[in-house]
Amino acid sequence: MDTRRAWWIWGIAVFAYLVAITQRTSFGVAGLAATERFDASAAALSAFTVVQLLVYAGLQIPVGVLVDRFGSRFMITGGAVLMCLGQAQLAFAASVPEGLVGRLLVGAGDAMTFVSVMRLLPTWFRPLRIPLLTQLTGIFGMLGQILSAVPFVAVLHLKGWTSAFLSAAALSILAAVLAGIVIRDVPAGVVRPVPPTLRQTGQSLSGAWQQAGTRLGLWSHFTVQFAGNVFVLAWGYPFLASAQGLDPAMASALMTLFVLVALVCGPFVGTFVSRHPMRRSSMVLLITAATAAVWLAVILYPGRAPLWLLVVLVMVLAVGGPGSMIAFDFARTFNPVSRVGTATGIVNVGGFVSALLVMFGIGVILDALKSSGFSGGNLYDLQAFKLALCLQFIFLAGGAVALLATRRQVRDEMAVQGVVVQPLWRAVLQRRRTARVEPGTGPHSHTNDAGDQAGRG
Ligand SMILES: NCCCC[C@H](N)C(=O)NCC(=O)O
Repeated sequence: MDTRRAWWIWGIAVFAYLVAITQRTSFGVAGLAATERFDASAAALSAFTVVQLLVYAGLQIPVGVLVDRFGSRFMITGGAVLMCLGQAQLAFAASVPEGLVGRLLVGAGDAMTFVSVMRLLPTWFRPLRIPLLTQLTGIFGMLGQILSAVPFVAVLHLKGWTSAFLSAAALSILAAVLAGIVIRDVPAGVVRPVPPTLRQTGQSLSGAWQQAGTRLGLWSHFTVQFAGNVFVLAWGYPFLASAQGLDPAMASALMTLFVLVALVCGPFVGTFVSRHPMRRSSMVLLITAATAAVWLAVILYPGRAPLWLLVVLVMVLAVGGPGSMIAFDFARTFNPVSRVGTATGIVNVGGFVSALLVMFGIGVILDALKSSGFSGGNLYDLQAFKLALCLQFIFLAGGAVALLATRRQVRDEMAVQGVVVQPLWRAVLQRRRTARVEPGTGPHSHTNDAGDQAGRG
């Protein structure tokens, strides 16, 4: 474990994930060119994103099951091949249906990548390292967005549609070749487990689902990931530039700030999870509460919000990205290694389903408010936008309630195993009392660490 080979394998797997994110985000930055090429309406264009995300979310559980059966090498290589075919199809597509087939293939290949990368971690690294590596995987993956925003857009403008999408396809060939050559599912000398039968696969799926820790991961991902996704992938820019009236350069700067904050926060969240594994769900709830509070402040602010408040909004939303990676830590630590892929797939459905529903719901509400006359003919009217964004509170509150209920189940199961979980406030009080009674031994004393450990989940 933690050998030089492990680092190479992780490096190439992360490269394949980065390339997957480049492919995922490449269509979004080619919106104007796509409108011209396909002579498509806004609705037809949004179908490309919806198809891709639906395929991605729908394949998470099958992919989780398949990665436990066939291993990460096969899945990451296969995913890269599918994305290459999808981008090549899009490069030559001349109509919306032809283009949709390309995006469908990209969504399928993308779906195979992240879960398979996560599946490698418990095999190749020591448990204490994994929370930080999970965060770093997310961070390096995000850089794929920069590849589509800068070099891909440059090729698109200089050489045109076909060359740009063929270049993207070529990147996936590179990822497939490297993954095939470098990635190994198990260390040398370790015998690969016999592939499970169909019946055993079914048992593993139901076992992963019945494990309350997996569902705690699912609800954590559902609750904490969508607000950032909705902001970055759909409504953030129009909200800032149109409804809040920011200069387009300032709106773009805030979107860049989002990426920077997510990059900087990842290692802190990873280190927190390594040091306080018993306080992961409290961290998720804290980020959820902060998200709700900052949106409430922006929405209740009379008229347009001041710039400082929008900066705070963007920073809080950005923390949701690293926060959502905590969910995969639940999948890993509450399941045996043989079904970590399946459990990770289940968890990963959460955030993408909530993001899709909220993105779509906000669009429907904005349309309805416009056609009812509420927006005064302006789709991005400030009051209408504020009303539509309130949909997020339903998902934040519903997710938090489900998360608390699942955490209760996890803690009850742990109590049966003799681990009594203390609420956070009681652990903090106990730590303070101990610090007062034994000055100098306080925050670092064993008693306090034990008190902290008593709150797993
Ligand atoms: N540093 C932010 C990364 C967020 C990643 C996100 N939580 C996630 O679920 N990713 C899955 C994927 O396929 O990208």
